[in-house]
Amino acid sequence: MQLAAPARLSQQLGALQRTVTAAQRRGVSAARRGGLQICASINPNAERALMGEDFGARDPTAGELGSNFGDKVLGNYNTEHIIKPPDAMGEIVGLKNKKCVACEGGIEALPESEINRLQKQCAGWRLGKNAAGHDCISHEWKVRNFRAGLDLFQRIAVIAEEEGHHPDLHLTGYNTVVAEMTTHAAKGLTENDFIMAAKINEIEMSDLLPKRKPKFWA
Ligand SMILES: C[C@H](O)[C@H](O)[C@H]1CNC2=NC(N)=NC(=O)C2=N1
Repeated sequence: MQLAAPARLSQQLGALQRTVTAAQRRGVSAARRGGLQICASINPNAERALMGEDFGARDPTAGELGSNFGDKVLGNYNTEHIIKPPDAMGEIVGLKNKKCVACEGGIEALPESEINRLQKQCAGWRLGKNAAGHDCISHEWKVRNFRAGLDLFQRIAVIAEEEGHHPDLHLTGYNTVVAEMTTHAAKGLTENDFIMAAKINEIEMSDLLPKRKPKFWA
């Protein structure tokens, strides 16, 4: 049955009012959003009937156009906006995605508080002193055999060369690898050491570690 125009409009307005009322329970802006969406689907008259004056953009007047008001907007449209993540983002980005900094020209060793904070982000790395008595972090792996130990050295070397920051590597008892990270230039630990530890933790090395004996639950 085709409703007459006024009746149809009042029916639509009724539905609109119910939507807006419901939306208003969720907040005026939702009401406006809901109302305007439905208004836009019905017609501007309903918009005016419900929401008062027209909402939405209007064409600039001749005077506004003449004043080149668009040129005075903040910045220029062609400015490349560099989005700099806040420093805290550094923490979120994670050590493994950071880059080591060059050590020459003097670099300070980290205080204990920083060492403890950063160590928490490097699973399996323990705090200790190296042979020279300097703070270091180290990680031990039992590898499948002597060659696997040398292969692990090579995989760690790739990262060390990329980062320009190098571990002390030990291969003892033919199948025990220890990597020791310390910053020689600082005679202690710097963030570089923890970045390296986090990156070393990302190395795929399952082929170098002893095969897991399948557990048979007899
Ligand atoms: C010039 C170069 O950046 C420095 O000699 C780097 C090389 N790799 C390094 N590695 C480590 N672990 N400590 C350093 O002080 C260091 N210095």
